[in-house]
Order: sequence, then structure tokens, then C-alpha cells
Amino acid sequence: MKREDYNLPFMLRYENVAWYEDGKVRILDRRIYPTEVRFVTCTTYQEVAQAITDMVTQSAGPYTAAGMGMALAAYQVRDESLVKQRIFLKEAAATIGHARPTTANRMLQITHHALQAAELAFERGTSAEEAIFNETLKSLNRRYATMSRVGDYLLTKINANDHVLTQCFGETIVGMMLRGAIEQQKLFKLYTAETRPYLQGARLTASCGVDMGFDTTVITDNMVGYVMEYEGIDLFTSAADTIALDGYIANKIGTKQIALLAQHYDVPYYVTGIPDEHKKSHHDIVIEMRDPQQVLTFQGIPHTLNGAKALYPSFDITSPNLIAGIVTDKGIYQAAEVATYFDTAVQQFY
Ligand SMILES: CSC[C@H]1O[C@H](OP(=O)(O)O)[C@H](O)[C@@H]1O
Repeated sequence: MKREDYNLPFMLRYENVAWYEDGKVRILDRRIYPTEVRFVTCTTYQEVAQAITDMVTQSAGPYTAAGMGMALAAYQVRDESLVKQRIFLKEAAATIGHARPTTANRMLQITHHALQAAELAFERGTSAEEAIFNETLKSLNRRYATMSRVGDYLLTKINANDHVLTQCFGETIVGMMLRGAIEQQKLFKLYTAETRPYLQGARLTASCGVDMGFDTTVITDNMVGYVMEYEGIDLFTSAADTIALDGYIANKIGTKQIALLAQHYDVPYYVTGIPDEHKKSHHDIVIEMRDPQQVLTFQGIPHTLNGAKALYPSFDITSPNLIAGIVTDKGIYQAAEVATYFDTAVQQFY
């Protein structure tokens, strides 16, 4: 299986996201990157599922980790009867697929493709582990190709030297948009809201920006109003963990307040991603609640007296009236009309 070369920053290079080899899945630990470059090694699919739940990798990293975890599951059960292998792989698909609730539909699609690849290998008498690994790489390449089209549509809204604000870290779109901007010589200025408490914006998006040579400024989450007022932001953009067919989107907590400020300052907000045909409305979106301890601490160090409570909803939901457009691989849709995305044939994305 050929690895595509997308000229990606270090943390997005294929073997650094999540990689299966010889009975192990190695995942770059994004909880500490870039201050430390360390990998978590999983020797069972259950450990891979736990690593996804623990956000060792996040954004689209779990999609790759899910496929690699399925290859590992096939390895774990390789010496058993076909009946046992099928049962074990189905259990693995369900466990990994549900590792994070808000993106479960996408994750289940990935593990379903792994099951199909394994089935084909069983029929042919070839290695299921290898078949799943190859399918995972194909899926990763499909995602990069799709997001490259999304990035190109988004770049039609951006000019060289624009001030572009992002929230959180949408790994495939960040990689593809920055790469596209370099190709088109549209070197915009990147502002990344730090995205407490996990700091995706500061640690991950800003690192990609710097890695790819962009003028990158990190701001704390409470500086957005100031920055819009005094620095001037031309466009706000984010990925989405899910896009419902009624035009509501769920993205990293804090997105909604930036969208509200953007409306106040007349800054267009463009969401990138592919709508979820199984989420007819925002009522179908499940918001992941994470351990509040992570709000009271930073990388394990407490910054509050014992006794204070905290809240950690991982995502919030932004309404269509705050969104200038949903940027997909087929073009840019008015949020309220995003369901029409499915009026024409949809290419396989995951
Ligand atoms: C899967 S799209 C990218 C997306 O991932 C982020 O969430 P998390 O860091 O919790 O995995 C986020 O909200 C992004 O826009």
C-alpha cells in the first residue's frame, strides 16, 4: 500500500498520527505535544479504544486510530476459528466505534469498513490484519483528498494577508487548507484561540501553522472580542464534529461564543466538513461530557483550591443563523440548506 505524500507537518505525517505494525498500534500523544514528543503504544484494541476516549489522539486522529485498532484486533484473534474471529472483530468495531459519543456515527463507519475488509480477506484466505491496515490507509487518503477539495473552496473566501481566526484543531482541514494556501500563494495570518482546557488551538493548530511557515498568533479564549475589535479578523473558520441536516453544527466548546462575537463584528463564520446524513436535526447530537477535573488542572497541576466544582462539556452547538456557509467537498452551502448536499451522489469519505 502506497503512502501519499501530502507534505504535512510532523504531527500529521501518517506514521505519527496512529500506526499499526507487528501487533502494536503506536499513537502520537497529543495531550503533551509539542512540549514533548511521545508515543502511546497499544497492544490490544481495548487499549486503542481507551486511548481515543482519553484523547491521546483527537480531531480526525481517532478515525485513523480506529482503523489501526481494528487491524490490531485482527492480529489479536488471528489463530482462532473464523467464527471466533468474526465475533471478536464485531465486538472490537462496537467498542472502538463508541469511544467518543459525538463522533460515534463516523467512527462506526470506519470500523464497519474494517469489518468489510476483513470479510473479503476471510473469503480469499488472505490476512485480515493486512486487509484492514490497507483499508485504513485508503480511508486516510480519501479523507485528505476530500478535505483538500474543502480547503480549496474555503480558500476562495480568503485573501493573502487576511487575518483568519480558528478554534480548536480540525486536523485534516488544517493540513489541507494550509498546504493549499501555500500552493496558491495566499499566505494569510493565522490566529488560533487556545481552546481551553485541552489547548488544541495553542498546542496543535498553532504548531501546524508554524511548522508550515505561517505567521501564527495564539490568543486566549477570552481575547476574541478584543482581537476582533483591535486586530481585525477577516474570517472565522472551524471544523465540526458533526453537522446536522437542519444546519446546526457541533464543534469544540467555545465555538458558539466566537460565532456570536463574529456576528457582532460582521466577521463571516465558515464551517468546514461533511454533513451527517443520520443526524436529521440538532436534537440528535450527543454532547460529550468530560472529566471536570481537567478544567481545574492543567496537565495534572491543580490551579484551584479543593472544593471548587467545574463543568466540562466538550462541544457546543451553533445555530445556522450564525454561519455564513458550510464548506464541503461539493461547494459552499447556506447552513439552513445543507441537507441539499445529499441531493447529488456522495463520494465515500471515511
Ligand atoms: C473531527 S473534526 C475536528 C474537530 O475535533 C475536535 O474535537 P476534539 O479535539 O475533542 O477531538 C474539534 O471540535 C474539531 O473541530
